[in-house]
Amino acid sequence: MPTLVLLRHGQSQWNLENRFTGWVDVDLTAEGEAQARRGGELIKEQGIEIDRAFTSVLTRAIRTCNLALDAAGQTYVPVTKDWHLNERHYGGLTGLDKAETAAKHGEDQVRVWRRSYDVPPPPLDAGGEYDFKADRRYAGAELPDTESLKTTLDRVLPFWDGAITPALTSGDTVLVAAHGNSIRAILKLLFNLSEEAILDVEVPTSNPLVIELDAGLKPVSARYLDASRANPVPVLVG
Ligand SMILES: O=C(O)[C@@H](CO)OP(=O)(O)O
Repeated sequence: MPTLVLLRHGQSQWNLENRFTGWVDVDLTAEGEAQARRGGELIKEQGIEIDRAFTSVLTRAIRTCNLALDAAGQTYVPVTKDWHLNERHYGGLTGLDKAETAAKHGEDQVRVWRRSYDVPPPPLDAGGEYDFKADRRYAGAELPDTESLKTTLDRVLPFWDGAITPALTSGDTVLVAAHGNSIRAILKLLFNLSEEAILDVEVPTSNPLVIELDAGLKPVSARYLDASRANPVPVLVG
């Protein structure tokens, strides 16, 4: 049975500082590293054998992937890194303090920017500190200057279809170590969630979400391995 393990990266420095992060390449905190190792230990305790891993090109997800595989005793697993699994691009909010932004624009507006399906934050100013166009990891890519969850899903989808689906279809157990919103995009797709339902889906840091799939890649079960930090798992619609 194809199995997908979704793993959000451990706590990052800007998770801790409560700043809009998106594509900024902040590292894990010591707590985030410990969370990543714990995620791997849980994978090991459950006897889950990963065949292929996929992660973004952002340090916090790559290191979470590596730390988790190490702790699971599966350092040798092949890992593919691709920017299509990056966090949602936070546009002009990138780097701002979330609480200060809520005080300035109101809690409701910030919730719309953070959790609505198709309302993107204001675009990033070109040429500023957080313009990633000159970053060689994105060479040749058509880069967004902001993303909603919908446009995040639009760019995750070709990678999902082109790289992850074939691995799952061949029966592999696949680890995807990614980000809160790239994982929410995958959950919306897999569980056929409505735009309203996805609003309330929060993915805890480094808590492996194990999803067993049928041959058509429809979820048949889903559970977080750390039950003490588990959020409600999505329920398949239709
Ligand atoms: O800042 C970010 O990039 C994301 C993930 O940490 O935050 P949120 O989606 O919770 O606003």
